[in-house]
Amino acid sequence: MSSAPAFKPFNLALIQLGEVGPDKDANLKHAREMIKKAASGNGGAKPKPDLVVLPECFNSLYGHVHFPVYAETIAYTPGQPYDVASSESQSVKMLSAAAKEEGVWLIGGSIPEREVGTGKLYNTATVYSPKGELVAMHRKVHLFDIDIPGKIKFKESENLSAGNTVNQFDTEFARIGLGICYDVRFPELAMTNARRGCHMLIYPSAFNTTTGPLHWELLQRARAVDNQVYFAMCSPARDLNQSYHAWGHSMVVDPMGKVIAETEHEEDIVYAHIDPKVFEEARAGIPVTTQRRFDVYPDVSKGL
Ligand SMILES: NC(=O)CCC(=O)C(=O)O
Repeated sequence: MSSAPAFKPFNLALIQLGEVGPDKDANLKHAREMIKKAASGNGGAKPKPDLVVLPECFNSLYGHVHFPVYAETIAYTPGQPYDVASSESQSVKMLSAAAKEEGVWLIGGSIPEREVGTGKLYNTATVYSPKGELVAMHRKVHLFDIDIPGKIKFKESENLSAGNTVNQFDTEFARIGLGICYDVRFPELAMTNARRGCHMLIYPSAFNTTTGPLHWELLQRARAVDNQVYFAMCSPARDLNQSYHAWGHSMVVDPMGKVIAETEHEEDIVYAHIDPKVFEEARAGIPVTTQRRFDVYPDVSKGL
């Protein structure tokens, strides 16, 4: 893997998107408007962000029965140039145009994706440069299959396949690692991206209202502290008219584990300034990155 770019200060905006309903065109239109609003720093009230993020499943209802209905074909091969103009995905076209027109890096949340050839479905995040190029993709590696009796039962694996790669991308200000929601529960994924030189890990997400109050903040602060990286998760707003109730609380955590930005559960945009000094001071003051004992336990991030 090439060496990471120098970590420079940058501004981040997480769009806690509301109004996600059954009409995909309406969802895309609203997401486009919110990208514009975020990229303008709420019309100049906040510094213009360098990187804007949408939540998990931003163009469709969230639930295994919906994935086949909303799935789009992307046909992206990592490392190969991608011709957005000939893409079959209307979401990719919108996101690419939005990144270019607003002049921002954009993590386009995630969408249900149908793989060419196999027809397999994935929960997939795509990333765009300010030129509108599709530069990275992450297929959710750990599918959200849980059953908490009387509370929540969810089985993404009914319709989705799991991704099998660890993904990150480079900007002119940082190397950013990707995950999607339930991926946060697996420290190995975050650890692998951190060992690959990521300065920040960002997960489009949609936690639920049972586990959210207990685990949403805890897991992000844990992943931030054990890897000494910035960590952010971007949720949809809560909509009690839909079957899935998102926890909301989109959040940014610094490498010391401090929550530096957060919102409640309504539609909102969370802004944060990402300062490399905090990252450098955390690593200098608590030097775990140089104190690991791979003579005692294996380095699980090796070999990928
Ligand atoms: N969309 C998801 O992966 C939800 C994960 C979640 O709520 C959890 O508790 O984990």
